[in-house]
Amino acid sequence: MDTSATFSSDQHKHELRLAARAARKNLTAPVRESQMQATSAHIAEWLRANAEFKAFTAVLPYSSEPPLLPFLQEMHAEGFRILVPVTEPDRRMSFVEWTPGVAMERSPVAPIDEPVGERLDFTEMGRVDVMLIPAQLIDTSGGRMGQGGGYYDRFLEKVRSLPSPPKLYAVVFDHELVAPGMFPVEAFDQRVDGVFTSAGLTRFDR
Ligand SMILES: Nc1nc2c(c(=O)[nH]1)N(C=O)[C@@H](CNc1ccc(C(=O)N[C@@H](CCC(=O)O)C(=O)O)cc1)CN2
Ligand SMILES: Nc1ncnc2c1ncn2[C@@H]1O[C@H](COP(=O)(O)OP(=O)(O)OP(=O)(O)O)[C@@H](O)[C@H]1O
Repeated sequence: MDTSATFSSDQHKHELRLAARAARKNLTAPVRESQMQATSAHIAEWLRANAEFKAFTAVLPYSSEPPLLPFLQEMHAEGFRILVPVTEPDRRMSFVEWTPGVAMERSPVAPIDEPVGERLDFTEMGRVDVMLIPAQLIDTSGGRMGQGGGYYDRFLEKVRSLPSPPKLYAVVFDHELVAPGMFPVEAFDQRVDGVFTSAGLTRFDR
């Protein structure tokens, strides 16, 4: 087996991830806030119009991730059920219901506080309207570059096997929606169905 291609792709992706992280950190606070206020309004509008289960997944932002906590609080107040990931061994994850007051515990593998509660597997995704998926970059064919752990790739593979999977929509800053070819998309990479930015929802043909 020729492993050199794999290595160079890994190396390339590592460098792209560092660059994407640096670009995120360089956004000023007003830009971060105003983009995510606009983005949040689009997601909220989509949920109010389309949610059958009134349930969705999201992430609790850490570091320079999109600041969506006010949005999550607002949706919770409107009666939406919100599930967030909890890291499990072997780069797997399950989901736990998040409420504003829930007890939190630091993940053993990531600098992320996660809610304590019943751990739900991928079958629970049959009862959510949309998974809001974190990403560093999304291309306009739905390719996704995440944090590099493969957590979402593993999970989404199973979610897609459900009889009626939820919508899979990423949430990124505006400059993180890029043309195809800007980062490598591999066989195991799960594409998303669309992406929310401050411009609204962009859906990808599949
Ligand atoms: N908010 C949020 N929660 C999430 C994700 C995410 O992208 N965002 N994940 C999406 O998959 C999963 C966890 N992702 C992880 C992210 C970072 C590391 C980690 O090891 N971080 C170290 C080292 C980073 C590095 O090696 O470059 C660190 O940040 O110090 C582990 C898991 C589930 N929960
Ligand atoms: N379905 C899968 N089963 C087993 N391993 C997988 C699967 N999907 C991805 N991987 C492995 O996970 C590693 C990381 O994948 P990738 O670089 O695409 O992560 P990512 O999507 O950016 O990360 P994340 O989903 O955690 O944000 C890869 O080396 C890949 O081999």
